[in-house]
Amino acid sequence: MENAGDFKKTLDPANKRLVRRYLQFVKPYRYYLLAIVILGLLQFIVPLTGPWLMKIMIDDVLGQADSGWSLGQIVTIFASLYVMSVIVTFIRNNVMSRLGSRMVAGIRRQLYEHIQKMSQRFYDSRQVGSILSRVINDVNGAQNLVGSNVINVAFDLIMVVFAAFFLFSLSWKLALLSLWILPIYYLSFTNLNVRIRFASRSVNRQMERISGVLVERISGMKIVQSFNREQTELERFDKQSDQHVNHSMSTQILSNTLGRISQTVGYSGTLITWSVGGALVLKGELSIGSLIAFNGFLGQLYGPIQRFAEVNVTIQNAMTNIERIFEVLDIEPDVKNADNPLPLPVCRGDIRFDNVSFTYETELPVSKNGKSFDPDIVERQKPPKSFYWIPPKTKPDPLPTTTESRIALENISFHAKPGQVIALVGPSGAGKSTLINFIPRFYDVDEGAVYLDGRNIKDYDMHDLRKQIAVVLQDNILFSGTVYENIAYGRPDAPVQDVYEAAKAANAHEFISKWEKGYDTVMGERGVRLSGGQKQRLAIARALLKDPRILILDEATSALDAESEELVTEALNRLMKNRTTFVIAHRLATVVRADQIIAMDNGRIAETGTHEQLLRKGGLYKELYEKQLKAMRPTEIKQMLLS
Ligand SMILES: Nc1ncnc2c1ncn2[C@@H]1O[C@H](COP(=O)(O)OP(=O)(O)OP(=O)(O)O)[C@@H](O)[C@H]1O
Repeated sequence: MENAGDFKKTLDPANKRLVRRYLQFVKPYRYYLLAIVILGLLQFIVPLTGPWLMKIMIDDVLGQADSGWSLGQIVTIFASLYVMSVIVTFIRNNVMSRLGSRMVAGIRRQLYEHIQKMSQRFYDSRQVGSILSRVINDVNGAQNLVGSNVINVAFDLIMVVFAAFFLFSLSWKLALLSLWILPIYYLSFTNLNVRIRFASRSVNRQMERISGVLVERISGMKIVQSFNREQTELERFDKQSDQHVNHSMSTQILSNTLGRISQTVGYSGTLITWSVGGALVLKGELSIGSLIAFNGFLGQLYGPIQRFAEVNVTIQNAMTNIERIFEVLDIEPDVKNADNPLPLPVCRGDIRFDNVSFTYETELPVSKNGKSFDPDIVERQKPPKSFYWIPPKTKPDPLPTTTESRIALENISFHAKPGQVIALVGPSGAGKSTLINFIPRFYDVDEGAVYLDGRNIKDYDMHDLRKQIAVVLQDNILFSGTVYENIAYGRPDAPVQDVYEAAKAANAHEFISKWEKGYDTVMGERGVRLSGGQKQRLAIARALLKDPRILILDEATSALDAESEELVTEALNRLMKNRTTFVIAHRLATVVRADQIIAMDNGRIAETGTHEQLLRKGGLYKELYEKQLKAMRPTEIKQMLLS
């Protein structure tokens, strides 16, 4: 996730700007915020009036000066204020929770929407867990910025101003004496804060690595178990967790240091107040009530400062989370609609590749200073060793990466006419799967162009284009949900009869009907409870229901037994009828009957033609054909010739 490329695209994440962008998420809920502010102001009444009431009680009521106040009146005012405070706090906390939850849901939605727009390039260089970490962990962290403690910081600041005003109005000399140590706190804050932010970035980056490995290993648990690698995996996890603990401890120690500095500053202020203020009382220059009120306001000045020091780590963490959310939101999808995309209600399915070349570019993390690199671990990011008089603006330090390029296709040109079957053959790694990726625009070509019905494929509205295409892959992903929902995934509002017809044509209806719950049978994650052949046929039914003009098939045969293969083949043949079909062909029967065979080798087209033409040529295709023929059983050859 932490590619230099991503960071390059990051807008200036200086704090002010970050907060401003963050406020855009809060904007739809501004009335909640207004309610929080109004209720917060009401909450102020108790701490602001408390010390004054205390002064009246001590100097006037208990000191028996004749001021007209009775003990009963003072206690009643106190009681009313307390009741109001409890009710207001209850309502305010609820509004604040609602604001936080709503906003987080909004950010998460925006992030998910953005990730859905990304091309395969984005997914190539990222682990699923690492993407999840942004959508789950970072969004959760960002919620803390509207959490009660943090919103209260703003109110605390107002409180500090009021408290300072009252302190100076009670005794400006004492106020100056008690507050002169505040700059020490300020400078500790500016210098420790930047370090907390850096450490916090490392915490989140390490969590992303943990999440990446964890999701990968949990999905591949069968492999972990079958190779007895549980202990090794646990050790890797421990190593990652230990590093996470180290980074977290750094933030905690720094934050704790700031907290204790603010505590010491607060204690010093109180000590000065009692010693100097006490002397003033003894000299008769200050009343006891004023000293107590002064001390009360001093508490209300240092209290927020201390609270801020404690909550600061949460703020810094949340800011880092927000930085990381914007890093993803700022990545422009590289495959997107043209400015004025052409609608494509129907197409003929005429596809032409013109001199297409493509290179995979993968960004890989590397070590700094050529040190040996451990991909599981994020090294601590340290700020420059400087002294800061004002809080510095910092950007996340990009982790070093290197770009690995691999040329996958070079100068590919061919023409597929509407309704033709194009078989792609060639050795492993020749570029067959890469080639078909450009038709639904999973990637865009680097050089050359792909034309559909005579227009560059990039000119069409992507949504319309993808409506015309169905993809059936070897390892078809079915989502959790019912069998019916899976077949109707591309057309959820299709008439029930159409769904059944698609299943029948895909040779799936029979086995579905045998199940107790039929089409309402719920499938597990990735359809794990289905056999390879059943999954394949459901995927074919899903494609058939879509009724696409263009079909992309990666034939699966290896995992199927003879009976399933026959059923799948039959279903595929029905699916291919009257559509332009690109098939990565593994079965000779498909290849032999294809209208055009493209034999690929090492990213280039070695030869094209029909079966007979290519056999006559005696090149790569003939070699592949003979190799496959030799590997076939006589019964298979017979079946192929008959089909
Ligand atoms: N996402 C990717 N990132 C980087 N390189 C890739 C990626 N996908 C494929 N490649 C590389 O591109 C080349 C072509 O791969 P491709 O999957 O298109 O081959 P193929 O002919 O479909 O192979 P097979 O028949 O084994 O599936 C290979 O060298 C492969 O390593």
